[in-house]
Amino acid sequence: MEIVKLVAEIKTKISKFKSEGKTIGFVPTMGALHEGHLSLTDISVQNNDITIVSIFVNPTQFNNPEDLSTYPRTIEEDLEKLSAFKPDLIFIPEVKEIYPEPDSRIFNFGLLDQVMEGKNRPGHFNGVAQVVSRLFDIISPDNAYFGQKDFQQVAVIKQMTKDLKLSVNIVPCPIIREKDGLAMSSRNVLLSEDQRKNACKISETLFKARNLAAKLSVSQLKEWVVEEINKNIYLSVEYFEIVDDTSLEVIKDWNEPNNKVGCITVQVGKTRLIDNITF
Ligand SMILES: Nc1ncnc2c1ncn2[C@@H]1O[C@H](COP(=O)(O)OP(=O)(O)OP(=O)(O)O)[C@@H](O)[C@H]1O
Ligand SMILES: CC(C)(CO)[C@@H](O)C(=O)[O-]
Ligand code: BAL
Repeated sequence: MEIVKLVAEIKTKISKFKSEGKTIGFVPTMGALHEGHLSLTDISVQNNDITIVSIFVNPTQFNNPEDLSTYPRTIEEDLEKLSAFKPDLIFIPEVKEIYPEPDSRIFNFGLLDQVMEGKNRPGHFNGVAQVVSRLFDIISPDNAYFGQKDFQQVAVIKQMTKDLKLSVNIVPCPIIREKDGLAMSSRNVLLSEDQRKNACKISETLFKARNLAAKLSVSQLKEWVVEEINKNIYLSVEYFEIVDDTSLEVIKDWNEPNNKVGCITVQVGKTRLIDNITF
């Protein structure tokens, strides 16, 4: 496992791998690694000749400066955790390596960027698309691995890949959860002990909602989820939407023939947590 900080250096290494006909798997992260990130790394290592993990806290995707300044950074522990999975290269660039000039590109993702996280974090997905397209350009991966926890992000990145006619295969990977059901997230370490204890109510409610779907209409179920979570004094629902898993159009009736996913964001003190469940 080798650490690379410079774009020019990683490009040289990648050219060599490509000339040897090796397949490249890529796992982009913002660090503060947990078992969710490690599962993506593991899947990449199993399915590619070479695995590259990037650790880069991308400033352009943070719409809230306090969120950027408090984002956890644990690089030594991250490297220790990664070493057990034997990825080949860890790419840890400085901001000026990725953005030698400011990126002024504006992507148009239509509805994909106008609902849920897109609506509540203006500019967030544009920043994600800026950094992921730059990383794809540097790394030219055959396969890139993304967690389903960030469900909307996967939809946006698939669309970006299509729009830019990139040949990378986007591989969505299952949500890894803590023992009590809470979706793993780098931001979980920002929770107080009480907030952490109560945060499992989010996934608990989503799992119950899946069972209630046969008995309640879509709008009744949405109301139930919001009320149930908001009963807990530590939790405040920002939105809960049930959407088509590809177009992200809001579902009004269970009889609609699409694959449905319920996406939620909950404010826990100052920390926003996201989760989702398929119906
Ligand atoms: N619990 C999880 N299970 C599976 N994949 C995950 C999980 N958490 C994060 N990932 C994935 O890891 C990749 C890197 O995510 P990132 O570094 O933003 O971590 P994060 O835990 O999602 O952070 P945060 O939730 O604080 O934004 C993304 O593709 C993300 O979807
Ligand atoms: C894909 C990503 C690494 C881009 O900064 C980030 O949005 C994330 O960690 O999900
Ligand atoms: N995991 C998505 C990155 C972010 O919250 O900015």
